Amino acid sequence: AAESACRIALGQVNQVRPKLPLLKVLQAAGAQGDTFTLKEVMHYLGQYIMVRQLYDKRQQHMVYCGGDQLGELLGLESFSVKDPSPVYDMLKRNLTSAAM
Ligand SMILES: C[C@@H](c1ccc(Cl)cc1)n1cnc(-c2ccccc2)c1-c1c(C(=O)NCCN2CCN(C3CCCCC3)CC2)[nH]c2cc(Cl)ccc12
Repeated sequence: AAESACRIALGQVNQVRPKLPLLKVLQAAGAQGDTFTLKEVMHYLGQYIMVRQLYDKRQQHMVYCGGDQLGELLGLESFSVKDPSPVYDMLKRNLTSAAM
């Protein structure tokens, strides 16, 4: 109880630890460290898509990730940002809780 209170006080809860292949993608987008909040993971994945120009310039909700590490992680050639389910499934496979 004391420890979890301490973690909450220190903002340690809701941290996640990406597995190595995902961590490499986040680091390519400028992420530092090895534990993040889910919000930070999403931010860095968005940055990664931007800097790697994986989104379609005309249909900006379409991401073409075939041939990129992101596509390997997702197991997809492309997806729409309007349907986040493939991304959440990938995160389930590639994130562990950093609580302990
Ligand atoms: C709602 C949110 C979202 C967030 C998560 C999910 Cl699973 C789907 C959707 N979202 C809406 N469009 C995007 C997006 C679209 C194209 C290129 C980059 C990002 C995002 C994504 C963000 C993000 O952090 N988004 C901040 C605001 N974005 C607006 C779009 N902006 C760009 C759109 C293309 C043209 C340049 C601006 C960048 C900032 N993180 C993501 C990570 C992934 Cl794996 C996929 C998509 C996104």
